[in-house]
Amino acid sequence: MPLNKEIQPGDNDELTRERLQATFDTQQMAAALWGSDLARKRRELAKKVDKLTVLHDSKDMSFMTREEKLSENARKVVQMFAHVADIVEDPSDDAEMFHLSSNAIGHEGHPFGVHFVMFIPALKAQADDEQREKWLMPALGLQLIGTYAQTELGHGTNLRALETMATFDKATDEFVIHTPTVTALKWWPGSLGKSSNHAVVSANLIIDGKSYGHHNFMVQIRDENTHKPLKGITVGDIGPKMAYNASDNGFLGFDHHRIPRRNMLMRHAKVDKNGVYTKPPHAKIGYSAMVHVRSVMIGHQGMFLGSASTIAIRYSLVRRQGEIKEGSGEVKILDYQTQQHRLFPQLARAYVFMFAGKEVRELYQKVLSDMEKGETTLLADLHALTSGLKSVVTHLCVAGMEQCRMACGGHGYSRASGIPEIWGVAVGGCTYEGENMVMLLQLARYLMKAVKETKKGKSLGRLVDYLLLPQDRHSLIGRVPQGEYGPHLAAFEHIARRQIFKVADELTKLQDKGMSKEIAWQKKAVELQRAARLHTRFYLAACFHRKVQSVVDGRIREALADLYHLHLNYELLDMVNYALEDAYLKADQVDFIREDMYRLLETIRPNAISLVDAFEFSDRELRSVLGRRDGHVYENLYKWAKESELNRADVLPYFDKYLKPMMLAARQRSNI
Ligand SMILES: CCCCC/C=C\C/C=C\C/C=C\C/C=C\C/C=C\CC/C=C/C(=O)SCCNC(=O)CCNC(=O)[C@H](O)C(C)(C)COP(=O)(O)OP(=O)(O)OC[C@H]1O[C@@H](n2cnc3c(N)ncnc32)[C@H](O)[C@@H]1OP(=O)(O)O
Ligand SMILES: Cc1cc2nc3c(=O)[nH]c(=O)nc-3n(C[C@H](O)[C@H](O)[C@H](O)COP(=O)(O)OP(=O)(O)OC[C@H]3O[C@@H](n4cnc5c(N)ncnc54)[C@H](O)[C@@H]3O)c2cc1C
Repeated sequence: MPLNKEIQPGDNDELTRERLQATFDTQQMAAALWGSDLARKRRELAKKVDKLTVLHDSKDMSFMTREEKLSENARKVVQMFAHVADIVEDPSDDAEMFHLSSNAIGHEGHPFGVHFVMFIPALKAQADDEQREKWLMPALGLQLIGTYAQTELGHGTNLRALETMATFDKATDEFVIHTPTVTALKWWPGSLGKSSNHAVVSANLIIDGKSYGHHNFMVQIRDENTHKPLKGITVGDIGPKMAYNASDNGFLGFDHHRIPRRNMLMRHAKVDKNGVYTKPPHAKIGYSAMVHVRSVMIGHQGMFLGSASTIAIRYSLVRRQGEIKEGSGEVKILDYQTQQHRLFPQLARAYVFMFAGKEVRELYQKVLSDMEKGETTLLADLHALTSGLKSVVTHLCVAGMEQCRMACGGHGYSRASGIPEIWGVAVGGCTYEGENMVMLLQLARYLMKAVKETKKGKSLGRLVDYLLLPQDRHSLIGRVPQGEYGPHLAAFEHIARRQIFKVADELTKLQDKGMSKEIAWQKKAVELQRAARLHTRFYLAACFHRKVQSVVDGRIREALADLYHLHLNYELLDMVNYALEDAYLKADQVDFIREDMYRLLETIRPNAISLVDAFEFSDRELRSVLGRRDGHVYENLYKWAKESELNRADVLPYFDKYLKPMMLAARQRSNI
């Protein structure tokens, strides 16, 4: 039995030969990536979806209008829930459900796009027991469709400036929800425009003329039967986007719309019938749905990059172009060092982002169960970690996916490659759930606080313990026996620590000169976000290290270690300027890192296809002609192109309408 379990009869011979070179069992690697239980569930789930034709795309989404896309994905999501009990083992398991949705529906969106990701998590974390009974149960039972309406046309990042008002009317025991200006219109919420009938709405709580800041309210927006907007509510779709166009991201306005007082989510903050307000145990506890999405995004973005890497690496083993040795025939493009250097670091990133995604979800679950008991100590750590990871991971993912697209040459630009859509969805992640730069600055705030604690000899939290350690002056890279990578990881730590202390000192100096804290912060904002990035990249490298150490199987550990070492070298070179600034690294050490990276590209090359096969993305999930498991790319590209709506007739009406008259007139003029 070959170690690569993706080999099947009828596959492209080239890919089979590549797969036979695997040094590890791909199913065991899948278990390392997903966890053994989820890996098994994914495999079984994909087989079941294959058999259920009602869950299959009726045609390629690239050839559909937006309305067709919305309708197609509404059809599939309904079928998916109708069959869910036969397909998944545990419908309450988000990870399993995400894989089902990924196989059956894809990533362009669907009517429940925000329902499961934000609406339900907001209810779980912020609704009290009675409210959970009233809304959470029906929401889980699909009796209603919800979204999360926070962002406004004029305000997204700065939540303190949100304008939507929720004014308490003691006489009727109601809140009056109102949109005072055009900039106060809710704008962007997923599935709001045409699909949802309920929304968790962020609005300023006003009692007796006093504002208590924004809180979350449950608002029914459409009639349950007619689906018409309720009186006092204006709602619609915001129009086409870069990608994600099967989602009806929407706008929403309120004209003195009344809701019962008990529609404010009251697990933590409360308003009683006399208008007495009770503060939550933590000012930002109402932000929990955002933290939830940030935590799930890390692993999902890793999967997006993993998908793009799979497509580009498989295609690079089918595509032949040019010769390395004259006369010996065209080579597979993956045999070029430049192609390996373009793709393998992206593959390594996809692996580590998935590992980090798992770690961060574990921390999220811990904080969630603490919050249930009113305990919020770890909230700040989780906020800092998710803010940094969300920003760095989305940024590196889209940069990496762009490399994957370019590595596929012209065919990468075609929607047949599948990369444009996943790229478009992934790049949205740089903006939603907190614009990346803003979130990096949130982490920087935490790091600056951590420096203050360090100066008192204390640590602010486990994630910043390393700030207490002394700085080494010189790196040991290349000065220790070959194969030891401890000094590489130490270099990440050194670079991060140095930048964090450097910017902290600079802030102090500016303030010592009389500058206000806020202006000093502005003067150093770019350096601060750099500190946040370097801290996060150190976290990622350390996470990769922890993962490799934890693997028991020798063959898996060895293959993962190759990726890890490549990651260390590649990422260090990407930020080498920081290590050169204080002569921590010398030129010969940088050369050493480069040479070792080139060596690793060659080491990884025979395992390349098996490393992407180990993700076990089904063809249905990848939705890519270039990334097909069987490697039969060309005949299927031709088949795909023939599906284009432009090929429905040899001559399209615009020819007779515009081009023919123009050419006839031109001919007549030339005959005169
Ligand atoms: C069918 C079944 C399917 C199942 C599917 C399962 C899963 C799918 C999951 C994902 C899908 C994958 C692909 C998706 C594709 C498409 C997209 C799908 C969904 C996207 C949905 C998107 C939703 C949104 O975007 S919702 C809107 C998000 N908005 C934001 O993020 C706004 C950003 N702004 C802020 O967060 C804040 O304003 C701010 C910048 C943090 C500042 O807040 P502010 O109140 O002004 O505080 P400050 O004064 O700055 O800080 C005070 C103090 O508080 C601390 N702080 C801030 N926030 C938090 C927090 N969250 N927790 C803890 N502490 C916090 C801050 O650090 C500061 O602390 P200090 O004083 O000690 O320094
Ligand atoms: C695909 C998608 C799905 C979405 N889904 C939802 C949803 O379901 N529900 C919902 O409520 N919202 C949703 N959003 C909205 C999203 O959360 C916001 O777009 C996001 O929070 C960024 O806010 P903004 O658009 O106001 O950007 P802005 O804040 O206007 O950012 C513009 C620029 O200003 C900079 N900037 C802003 N503030 C600062 C600062 N303090 N310091 C330094 N620079 C700053 C940013 O870095 C950025 O470069 C979605 C958005 C997208 C793209």
